[in-house]
Amino acid sequence: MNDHSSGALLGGLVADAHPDTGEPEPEQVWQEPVDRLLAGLRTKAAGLTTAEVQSRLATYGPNDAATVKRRPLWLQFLARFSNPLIIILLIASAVSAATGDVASFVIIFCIVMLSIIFDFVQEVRAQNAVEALRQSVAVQATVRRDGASVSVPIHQLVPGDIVELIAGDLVPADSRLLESRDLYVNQALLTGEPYPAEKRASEAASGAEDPAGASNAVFAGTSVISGTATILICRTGGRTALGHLATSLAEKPPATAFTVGIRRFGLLIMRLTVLMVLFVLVMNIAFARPMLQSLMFAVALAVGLTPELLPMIVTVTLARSAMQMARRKVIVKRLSAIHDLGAMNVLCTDKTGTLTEASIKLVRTIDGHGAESRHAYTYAYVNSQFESGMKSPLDKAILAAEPFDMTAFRKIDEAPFDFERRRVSVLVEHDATRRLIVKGAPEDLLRLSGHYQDADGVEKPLDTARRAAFQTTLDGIGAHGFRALGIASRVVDVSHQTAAIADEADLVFAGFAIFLDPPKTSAGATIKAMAEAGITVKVLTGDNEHVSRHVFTEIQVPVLGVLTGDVLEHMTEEALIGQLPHVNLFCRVNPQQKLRILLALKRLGNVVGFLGDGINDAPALHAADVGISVDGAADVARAAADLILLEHDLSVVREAVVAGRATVQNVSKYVLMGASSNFGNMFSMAGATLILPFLPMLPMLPIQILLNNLIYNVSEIAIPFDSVDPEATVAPVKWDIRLIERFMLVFGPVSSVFDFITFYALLVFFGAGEALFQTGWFIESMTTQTLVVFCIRTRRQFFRSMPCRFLIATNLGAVAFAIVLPLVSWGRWFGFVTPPPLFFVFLVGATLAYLGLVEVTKVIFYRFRASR
Ligand SMILES: Nc1ncnc2c1ncn2[C@@H]1O[C@H](COP(=O)(O)OP(=O)(O)OP(=O)(O)O)[C@@H](O)[C@H]1O
Ligand SMILES: [Mg+2]
Repeated sequence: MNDHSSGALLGGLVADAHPDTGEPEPEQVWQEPVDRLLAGLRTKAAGLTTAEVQSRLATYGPNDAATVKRRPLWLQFLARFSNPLIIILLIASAVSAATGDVASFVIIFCIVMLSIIFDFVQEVRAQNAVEALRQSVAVQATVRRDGASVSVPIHQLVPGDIVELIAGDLVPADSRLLESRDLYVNQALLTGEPYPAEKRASEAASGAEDPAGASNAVFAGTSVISGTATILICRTGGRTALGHLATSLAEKPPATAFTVGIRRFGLLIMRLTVLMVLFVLVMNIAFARPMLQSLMFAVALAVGLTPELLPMIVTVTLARSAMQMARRKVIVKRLSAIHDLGAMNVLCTDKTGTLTEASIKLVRTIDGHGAESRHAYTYAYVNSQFESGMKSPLDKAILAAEPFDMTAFRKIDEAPFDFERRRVSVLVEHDATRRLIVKGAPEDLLRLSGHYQDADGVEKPLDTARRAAFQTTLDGIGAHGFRALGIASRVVDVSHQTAAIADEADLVFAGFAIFLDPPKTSAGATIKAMAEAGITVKVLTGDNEHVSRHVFTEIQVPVLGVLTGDVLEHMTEEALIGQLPHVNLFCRVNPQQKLRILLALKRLGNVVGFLGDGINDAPALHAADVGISVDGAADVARAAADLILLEHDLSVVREAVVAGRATVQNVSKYVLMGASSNFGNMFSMAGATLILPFLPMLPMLPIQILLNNLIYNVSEIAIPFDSVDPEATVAPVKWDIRLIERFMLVFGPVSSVFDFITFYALLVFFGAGEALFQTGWFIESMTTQTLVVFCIRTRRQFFRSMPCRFLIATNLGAVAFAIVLPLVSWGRWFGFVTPPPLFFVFLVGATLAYLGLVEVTKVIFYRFRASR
């Protein structure tokens, strides 16, 4: 048999059997002829079938450059056993089982498993819930599958998919252009270049060395500024050019102050624990206690002292908060953004849709003198209709105003809109003449015009007097609260094929299109409410000063200071930073300037939020501490944001801020609890160890310590659900490690004092032997450790702030359990004995005294802090 011919015959089948050979090399994306690329990826213009997509997804994985793949659940579960404390504990208990004490092995094993499972389940559930929310706002792409155009989340795209792009879309993966029309993309993420780059479908690109230079290909992480395209997806996920960047730059969002604070706190406690445990171990050995028992004791102690629940509490609290926000129409994409939201003290926002209703209407089209102009309307309509960019609300308003027959007009080319020029030109042919029609920021069009057309279409020179008159007309429009676009045109030679930006000169001014964008009456009240909540609102708009000022007047917010893009352009960084506190309105700012203002605000030490929905807002959204966008926004804006509002309104942001602050406060409660009780316990253990030579026993058995820890943890799972005092959310909440350290140094010893009193009482009054001593301390430490949450959770007197019922239940439950266990028969398994009745009288007295002392200390502590 001839191997050669059968191989050729079976070529297709063989290729199918090895689906992973299809993805082209990076340079092939732009160098290979289209037919070869299509063949190599075994796809066609009609796209892939669902079955092909499934098998490719399995081969190439999801199209997700940045996110780290989540490990399978069972691995995540096993990872929890890598904790050295757990390992030592399990080994130590196994050794003790080997020496005959099987009961304690079983009990320790159960306790360890219980707390691991419990922690694991909580965290996985929280993560899943948050992931579902994120998916609900995932960016979608229009892709050809099974011969039809469907919308799928971009992480489900595979090499070989055929995708359609329009302005405002993100380029989902490294792709070759199959068709394109007036396509301009922003490649800033790859090249740092803020200006749009033109791309065109063509056969092999001439000599392009790198992705950014390839004019016939588009790359993940870039976005479409204007035009449309059909693309062939070639390389996805981590194998895109961006994917390489992302892995080297570690796309992970920078740690927030809060995350850093939590980590530092965890480390602090860990260090103290290690010291403590070593000390106890050495002491025990020095006093010639049995090795194994001493080791078990030390390890159990370490487990008890570690705030091992911290990560789970943080995740669960944030996830719960994200679910709550989702019910109030705010989707959280990045969980840690909730901290930033709680700490945010400056919010930058755009104007349209936030301060105005965003239901823009075209009111009139007039010439420079203010007379109704049919010409101007015709030009505006033709321009809006032919413009291939993302139709702005202004375009929509023009097209919705009055139907217009366009059959006589033919589009030749376009110089697309961008936010630096603020205008768009289309080159059209009509009655055998070619004309460039320009529409954009009116003051710029006036500047670019040398002639004007009156309402009858007669052309006249635009002299200085006329220019001034037209400017007065424009100012009048703005002062009455109307927005305006300028319209101008220029006749070009019939051989003229392309519309270039350089052609936008020596224009004939046709007039103004006047729009009404009614202010949102509620916006003023919300801005005031924000100010009362410690958040300064600043407006950053691409619109002009007249219009913006009018909106401020209408919503009754004072303009404190104005800065325009032109002025800003010539300002030094220092001058800008000096001005910032006095300015709350920035006009005619382009995307780069929005970003610059935002970074300057951050440099001043502010935690800055940015709310915006346009392509022009994306850079600032990305750089903000909290990027906020809305559901209908451009894909680039939604992708750059941390939060997505399902309802475009400032008041929604305000509610989310309060929720964010409450969340941070609840995490703080857990940390403060840990700071006081963990530190207190360390103190007590150290003390107990010091008096150990006189004690014929361990202060608590290892099993008892573990049990104590487990019950205590269970009592704390309700903290994420707790209510927060209203006064705790009136101002931005910042993470304050100094407060925590002080808290620890004050409240730790307070709790130890009562431990020592208990030791004394047990030894002297009750003449306790080993079992009674351990039982007594177990009960006392459980009771004080849990109940103190009611003092620590509020800065008010504890009875003036109502905890959530769940928290009351878990804490009282924990206390009841600790008291009942020694009374029932299976308490013996843990080495407990029934204490004498008088002990409970002592317990009640000591607990009340302890809580009272904590309350008094708390009042003094916060008063002292406030007075500084
Ligand atoms: N479709 C369009 N055609 C021509 N010019 C336009 C178009 N859209 C916007 N412009 C010009 O660009 C300027 C800036 O755009 P826009 O007002 O959308 O910026 P922005 O910063 O998003 O404003 P806002 O804060 O109101 O959202 C406009 O004021 C207008 O002069
Ligand atoms: Mg906008």
